[in-house]
Amino acid sequence: MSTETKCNPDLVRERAKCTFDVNELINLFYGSEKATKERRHFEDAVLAVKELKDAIPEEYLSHKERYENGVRKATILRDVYRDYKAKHNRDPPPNQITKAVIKDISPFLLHNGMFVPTIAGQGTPEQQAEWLPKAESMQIIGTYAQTELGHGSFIRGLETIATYDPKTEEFVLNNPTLTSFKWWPGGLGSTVNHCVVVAQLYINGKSHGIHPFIAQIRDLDTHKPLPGVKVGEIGPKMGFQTANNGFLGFDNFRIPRKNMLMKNAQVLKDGTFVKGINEKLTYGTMVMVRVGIVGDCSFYAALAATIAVRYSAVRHQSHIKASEPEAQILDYLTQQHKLFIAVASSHVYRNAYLWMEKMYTNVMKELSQDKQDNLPELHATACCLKAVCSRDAGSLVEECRLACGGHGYMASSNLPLTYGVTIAAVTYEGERTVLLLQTARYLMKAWMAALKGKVLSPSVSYLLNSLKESKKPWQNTPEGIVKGFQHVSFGKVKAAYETIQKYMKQGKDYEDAWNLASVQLVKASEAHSRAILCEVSWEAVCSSSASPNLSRVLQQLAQLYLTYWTLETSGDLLLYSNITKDDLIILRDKYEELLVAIRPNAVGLVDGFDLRDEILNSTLGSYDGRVYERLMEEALKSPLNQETVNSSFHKYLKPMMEKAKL
Ligand SMILES: CCCCC/C=C\C/C=C\C/C=C\CC/C=C/C(=O)SCCNC(=O)CCNC(=O)[C@H](O)C(C)(C)COP(=O)(O)OP(=O)(O)OC[C@H]1O[C@@H](n2cnc3c(N)ncnc32)[C@H](O)[C@@H]1OP(=O)(O)O
Ligand SMILES: Cc1cc2nc3c(=O)[nH]c(=O)nc-3n(C[C@H](O)[C@H](O)[C@H](O)COP(=O)(O)OP(=O)(O)OC[C@H]3O[C@@H](n4cnc5c(N)ncnc54)[C@H](O)[C@@H]3O)c2cc1C
Repeated sequence: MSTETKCNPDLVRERAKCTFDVNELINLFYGSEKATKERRHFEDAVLAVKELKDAIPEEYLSHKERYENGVRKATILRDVYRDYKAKHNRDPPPNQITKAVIKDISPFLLHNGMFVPTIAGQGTPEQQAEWLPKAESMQIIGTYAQTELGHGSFIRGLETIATYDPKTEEFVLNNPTLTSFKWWPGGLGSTVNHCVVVAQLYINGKSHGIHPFIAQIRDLDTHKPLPGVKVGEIGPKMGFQTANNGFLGFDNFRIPRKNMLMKNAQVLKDGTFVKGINEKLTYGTMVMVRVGIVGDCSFYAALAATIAVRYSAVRHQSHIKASEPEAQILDYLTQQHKLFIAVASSHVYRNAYLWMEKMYTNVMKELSQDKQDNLPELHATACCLKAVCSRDAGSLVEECRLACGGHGYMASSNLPLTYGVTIAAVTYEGERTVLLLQTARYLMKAWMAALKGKVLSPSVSYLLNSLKESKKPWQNTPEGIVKGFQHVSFGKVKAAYETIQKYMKQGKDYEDAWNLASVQLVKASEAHSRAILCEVSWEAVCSSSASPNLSRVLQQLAQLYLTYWTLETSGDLLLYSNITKDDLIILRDKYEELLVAIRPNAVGLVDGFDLRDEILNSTLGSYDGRVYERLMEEALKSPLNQETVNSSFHKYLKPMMEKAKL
């Protein structure tokens, strides 16, 4: 981090006011002092590479140049990772330094994030031995090609076909229709030479559902598409410009039998199909990434909050009192209302991610012992937390952008790009509504089990407690609020279930009744997610090892999250819990007191995310607060400012003006 010598005086004052040790917060957030040290050390190593610095902002490059620059930097970055591993004999620590280098999305994201994990998770030991060393060392580059033009959500409806030919012991890949073309996979456009292709398996004319296959699609020397492969890039998007998303179609393209990833289901030489223990294990990579996305949401909320809070400390506009100088905009309670929830939410998502990661690791361990009991709970929880956190994080980033006024609209604030990237997660890896409906299936089953008095999995056991406790009076404490959210979820689950029953009694079949109740089902899943987020984050804060000074502030943040959502969803609480109007008025006052209490620590709290200027990549959010200087410096980099008179003056403006004189 920069020193304080050249710092904006407002930020210096803000930092002097902080009531806790920022380094303690950093170490707590990232796990330990050692983890902080290692992460910073690695970031230093990356930032020391001169070739990774951009000469001009990426926004001035063409689509093609931007991609090429992204690939260039991704390969250099990959060398830094490799060298670190060789020197330290372990992977670099978790970090977000790619954001300082690639800025948008790396063309290797899908290689590292899904191609390699799918081989590791879906391949037999022999398949792992064949492909993992090559993929991990980047001798081959891959992606995860599942979504098609016609189908993304409903993957059983995918149309890419893999037909087994027992004579040659090969699969023949075909994309028989336009809608069957793969569409979206990152890196597919012009980067990768391999992919995991998810296709419908046919043996002797019989369908056996979707399975993952490894296909080499480009020549390793020339990078030309292999015969029978049609591949290209899908064009500009709202964000993800350097992710290199692509399309792909096969025409009688043959791959050997061993290229079907066979950890779960298998196809024997003679064409015998051997079912796996659970066909949904084929969806395993998606579950892993959904868990990771909850962690990403914490990062994006932290990034936007850091930019907007620092900017709001530096920016002065209007007066609170006519007799006093113009106020820092951070002193307006409305500004605090916009920003502090982003700071609090980042902590909530972080704790939820760590909790989910534990659940994921446990279930993977159990699956390795052929125990599947907890897989449905993992799937249901990953679906709803990914859905709710990504949408909330997108809204928080946008609120931070709006809170920066006009300057938040500048690309150089990095908030527009951050919004584009954050909001993409609402759709990718499972569209929000679709995932919430998956959780709703689980909730309906849990509800039926609760009615029968059965023991429920930990994440839904509150349904049983709520059945017993629904008459207890409301308590205006954090624990009471957590219970309140559980009552809301309980009430919505029950109402959705009863709505389905009502339609069925009217003669509808279950599927139609489900569709008619689906708005309620989605809301039940959202309420379930909120209950989990509140419970997990409050428990994490209560059990944290923080010093009293830090603990006080972390509790304020967690309470802010609880009261914010109580007030946002007060209608639900009035419907489904025993909260009263008077309780809500007390909580409204409490919320405002929390904003005021957090205010002196606002800059300290965002410093506690420890995001370097290079990662923030923002004129508004840098550590030293030189906002106006940076805005001007960045504006001067515009190619339009590299010449006094642009040629369009002579070509168009002058002729127009002269014509106007005639
Ligand atoms: C921890 C470290 C993390 C590191 C990673 C971190 C960061 C990310 C890194 C990289 C990635 C970043 C960006 C990625 C870019 C984007 C990539 C993509 O988008 S890839 C494509 C993703 N596509 C989807 O997500 C498709 C969504 N659709 C589905 O998943 C399925 O179609 C759906 C909706 C689940 C339905 O499947 P279907 O087979 O039709 O099932 P049913 O609805 O009939 O349900 C049947 C039962 O199966 C259960 N089920 C479904 N899925 C699972 C699962 N994954 N696991 C376990 N069980 C599952 C379901 O609950 C039903 O059970 P019941 O019958 O109710 O008992
Ligand atoms: C930035 C980005 C990167 C991506 N990267 C990859 C990648 O690397 N590899 C890959 O394979 N894919 C990738 N995808 C594709 C992504 O996984 C799909 O877009 C996503 O799963 C949603 O599917 P869809 O586009 O078919 O949406 P649709 O399912 O068509 O959704 C459209 C609407 O229909 C509704 N809907 C659909 N089904 C139902 C239902 N059963 N009940 C109620 N409503 C429903 C949805 O709620 C939504 O409102 C990427 C997408 C994006 C945006």
